[in-house]
Amino acid sequence: MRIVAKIGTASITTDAGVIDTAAIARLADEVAALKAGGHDVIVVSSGAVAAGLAVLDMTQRPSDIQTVQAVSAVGQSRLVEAYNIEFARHSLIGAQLLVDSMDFVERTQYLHLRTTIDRLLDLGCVPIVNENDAIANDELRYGDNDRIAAMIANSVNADVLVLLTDMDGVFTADPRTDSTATLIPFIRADDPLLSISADSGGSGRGSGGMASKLTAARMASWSGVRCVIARAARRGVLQGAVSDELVGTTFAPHERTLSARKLWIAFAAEVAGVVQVDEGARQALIDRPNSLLPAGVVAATGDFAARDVVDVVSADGEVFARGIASMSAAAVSEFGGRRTADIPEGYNEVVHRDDLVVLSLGLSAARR
Ligand SMILES: Nc1ncnc2c1ncn2[C@@H]1O[C@H](COP(=O)(O)OP(=O)(O)O)[C@@H](O)[C@H]1O
Ligand SMILES: N[C@@H](CCC(=O)OP(=O)(O)O)C(=O)O
Repeated sequence: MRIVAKIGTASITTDAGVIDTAAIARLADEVAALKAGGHDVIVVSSGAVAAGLAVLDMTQRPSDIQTVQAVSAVGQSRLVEAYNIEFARHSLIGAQLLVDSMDFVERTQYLHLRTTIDRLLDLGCVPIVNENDAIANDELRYGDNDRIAAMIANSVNADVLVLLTDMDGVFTADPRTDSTATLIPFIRADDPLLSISADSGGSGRGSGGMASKLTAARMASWSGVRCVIARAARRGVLQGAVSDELVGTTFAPHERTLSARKLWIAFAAEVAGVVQVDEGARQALIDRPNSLLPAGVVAATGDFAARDVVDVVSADGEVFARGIASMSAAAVSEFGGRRTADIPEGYNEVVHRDDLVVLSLGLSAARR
């Protein structure tokens, strides 16, 4: 089997915010056991920023993004070094891969990423993936590794995605603030998730909270990948997840799947604006794969640029699709409602059909 195991900052650092080598050692032991059983394992690890803060004697995460990016560069190499030391005890070879969100959208990069991971697995290595925090464009960053892990699971056709955190799984509400919260052992592919209270706050060290894990689990589901959210410190957690034991919260895979590109669009971290369309356009997009043309557009809101992700809403305000805009909000406002013949070249489509996901699949329920 192919397993993608993501470990969050909260589980890989001590309360003092320093890299917890014991946690990495435990994970390495689990990875080694799976490798010995003939499985492929890809680790997605957070912790670069936390590791950098400790080295630089910073007690708090800086508020400006440039410093955070610089700190991540200090921490990333040390993080991977810690993995290499623990993997070496098992004669395993770690391999660092730094990715950003566009790597899942630009086809050439996407194929390179997939091929390199495949080749590393062929060579018997353990890929250790993190977001390329030091370089990633602030506007385009995922900012959380939960989504990145889900995209990796999609791209390598993983059998299971395990999101390792500091809780036993998904509870009905955050157990830190609600003592009556109970663990949810199993979530079906089409459960709406609406009854779960999960926000982006959490341990204070991680960045995504449970909300981003629920999104990642939904992304895995739409990739045909089973997802397990479980406690990193639980003994045998990866083996349990592989054997389909209930070691935390298990999300069933969906029968229908989306391509990596459409998955990224549907669950994009940032939605920059809204394009409202008339009923004829809504019907055309729902009926079959069509591009959204200016003729059907009623209004554009939000200051989005070409290549930003936008929600597409019907006349009554329902979000029914999401896509990458081919032109800016200003251009959509200028050309919206006009027929193709009256529009200058290059402005014929507001969203190309390859860049459009119709959300009547129930995806909207999984929004952040
Ligand atoms: N419904 C919920 N069930 C479990 N944990 C939740 C829930 N809602 C919020 N949380 C919080 O999410 C935190 C885990 O997210 P985070 O701190 O980002 O960890 P990680 O570093 O593992 O990504 C938990 O510590 C918990 O406080
Ligand atoms: N890429 C960042 C971590 C971002 C992130 O997703 O954190 P977390 O929510 O703890 O998994 C880092 O290495 O510090």
